[in-house]
Order: sequence, then structure tokens, then C-alpha cells
Amino acid sequence: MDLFDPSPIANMLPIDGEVRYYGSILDPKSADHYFDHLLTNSRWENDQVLIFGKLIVTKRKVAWYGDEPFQYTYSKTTKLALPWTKELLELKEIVENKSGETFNSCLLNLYHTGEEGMSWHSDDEKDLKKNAAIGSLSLGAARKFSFRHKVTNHTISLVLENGSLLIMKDQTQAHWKHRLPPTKKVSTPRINLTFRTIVS
Ligand SMILES: O=C(O)CCC(=O)C(=O)O
Ligand SMILES: [Fe+2]
Repeated sequence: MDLFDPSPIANMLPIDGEVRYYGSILDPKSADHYFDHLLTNSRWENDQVLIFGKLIVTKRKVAWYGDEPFQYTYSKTTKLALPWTKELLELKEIVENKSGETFNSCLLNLYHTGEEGMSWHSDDEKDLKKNAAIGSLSLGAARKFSFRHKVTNHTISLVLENGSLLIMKDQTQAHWKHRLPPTKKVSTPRINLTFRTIVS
């Protein structure tokens, strides 16, 4: 362990990557304001995922924004990023200032209840800049989030609170998967924003 780590937030991963949880970085009033605004005004669309070769339409909804109309391909579908809104640019700046990283796009996910989640995956699509930071801002219902090492299966979990920021960077996507497990204990919605760097 590096006792002189200058960052006040510890790395949660023991090996092969870097994940830092900042806790809530928004006051509750602005977290509510952004949640309501994004819920109403984002261009939500159903996502689709490939499960055993079958294209499944998810209940979870997504919206994608960026500096340019970037193309982003996953599960055999290609989407075009929409231009930033004022509110998304405000949140991007808050996340950039807090983390010292920069981003050029954002994927929004809407989970209507705890029964919607996201299964094990890495954010390692070729459109994403390799080893670049991903900034994950959570709004609404608190949800459990987990990392699992691809070789050792070592698993680490935490709760992503309303208004909280999680940064994943360096080797994290190459060596770890992450997921948002579904749960019957949560009945209220959550919006997650992942700020990313797309290479065009
Ligand atoms: O909802 C979350 O917290 C994570 C979403 C995620 O992993 C993704 O969009 O790639
Ligand atoms: Fe992800």
C-alpha cells in the first residue's frame, strides 16, 4: 500500500485497475432537480442486448449525448449521440472538476425500479478510448453495484448513493467486469450517467 497516495479517495480495487467512490458530490436539492429534469427531458429509448445470440429489448431505457454525433455500436446496433443539453454540460463540468478527468460523451440509463439492472460486462467497446476514465454519476434510488475480477472472480460491492460519483480508470475494464444487480428491495427509479471518451 502506498501511504503517500496524494488522492484523498482510496482505490477500491486491490489489483489490476482503479475505482474511486467519491460518495455524494451534489447537495440533495440539486440531485433532485437534475433527476426530475433528466427523467422528463432526456430522449429515452429502449435498449437492446444480445443474450445467447438473441436480440432482447430491455425495460431499462437509454439516451446518449456527446460533443459530436458520435456513432456508438454495441449489441449490433449503432446509435448517434445527441448534442449536449445545458443540464448535461453542467453535470459534465461538475464531474470533470471533481475527478480531474475530461469526457466527450455521456450514456444515460434509466432503471424504472429495482427489478431492472445491468448484467456483468466491461465497458471495453472499441469506440471507447482505451484505459480512459469513465465517470459514473448516480441519481435517485440507491443501488448496489459490484465488480468481479475476470480471472480470480474476486468480487467487490458498494452502494451507489443519490448524487454520488464513481470513477473507473486505467486497467479496470480489461481485468474486471461490473454489474448493477436487480433487486426486489428497491421500487423507485434511478438514473445513471456514465461520462466517457469516444474516439472518432
Ligand atoms: O447503472 C450503473 O450504475 C452502471 C451502468 C453501466 O455499467 C454502463 O452503462 O455501462
Ligand atoms: Fe458499464
